[in-house]
Amino acid sequence: MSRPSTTTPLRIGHGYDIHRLVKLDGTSPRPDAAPPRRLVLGGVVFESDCVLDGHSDADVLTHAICDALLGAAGLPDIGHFFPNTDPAFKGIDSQKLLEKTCAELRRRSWEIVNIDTSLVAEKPKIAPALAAMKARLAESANIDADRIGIKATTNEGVDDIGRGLAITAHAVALIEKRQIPLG
Ligand SMILES: Nc1ccn([C@@H]2O[C@H](COP(=O)(O)O)[C@@H](O)[C@H]2O)c(=O)n1
Ligand SMILES: C[C@@]1(CO)OP(=O)(O)OP(=O)(O)OC[C@H]1O
Repeated sequence: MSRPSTTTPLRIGHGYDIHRLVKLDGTSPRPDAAPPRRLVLGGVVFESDCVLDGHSDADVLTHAICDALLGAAGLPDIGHFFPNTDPAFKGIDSQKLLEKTCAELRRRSWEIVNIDTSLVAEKPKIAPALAAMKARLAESANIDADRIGIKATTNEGVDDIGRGLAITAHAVALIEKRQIPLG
């Protein structure tokens, strides 16, 4: 039996995602995947000879954020809302998925307190694009950019991430239930 909460209704969520890096001239390992075009992380396009493979634009960072938000709200994951078998999401800009995710939370009176993330990538170099990524994600989530954290690290050459075969992203999100004023 659930008991009534007397404290501020805060919820934390965690998200994780991984996408393969493929050469721009390479074939995709997924037959259903959209033709790779550009490397997108946090809604920002990076100059690279590799792209991330996926059904959408494969923006691994934005997907991890969506899952953290959905998890915090006790909702099913990104694949439930945007199935990778649905042609409607083929090649889609993941900022649209983040906008839709935030709309799902708003409909349930959840507001974002903050989001923090880590990208694990041998390349590209993320640091020069951090401000642009935060601004783009903040715009999609309709929050101030200072509520979003992004860190990047290499995997020091260890395992397939370290060999540059994939990029992973981790995210946590804190959300708060909007209070309805009494009277
Ligand atoms: N893809 C990346 C990876 C790292 N950085 C920045 O470099 C710093 C050092 O990385 P280590 O893996 O050696 O810890 C890291 O703190 C980031 O600022 C990056 O920009 N892009
Ligand atoms: C983003 C979605 C959209 O169909 O597809 P992918 O780009 O393949 O990404 P993934 O994180 O593997 O799965 C989640 C899907 O919702």
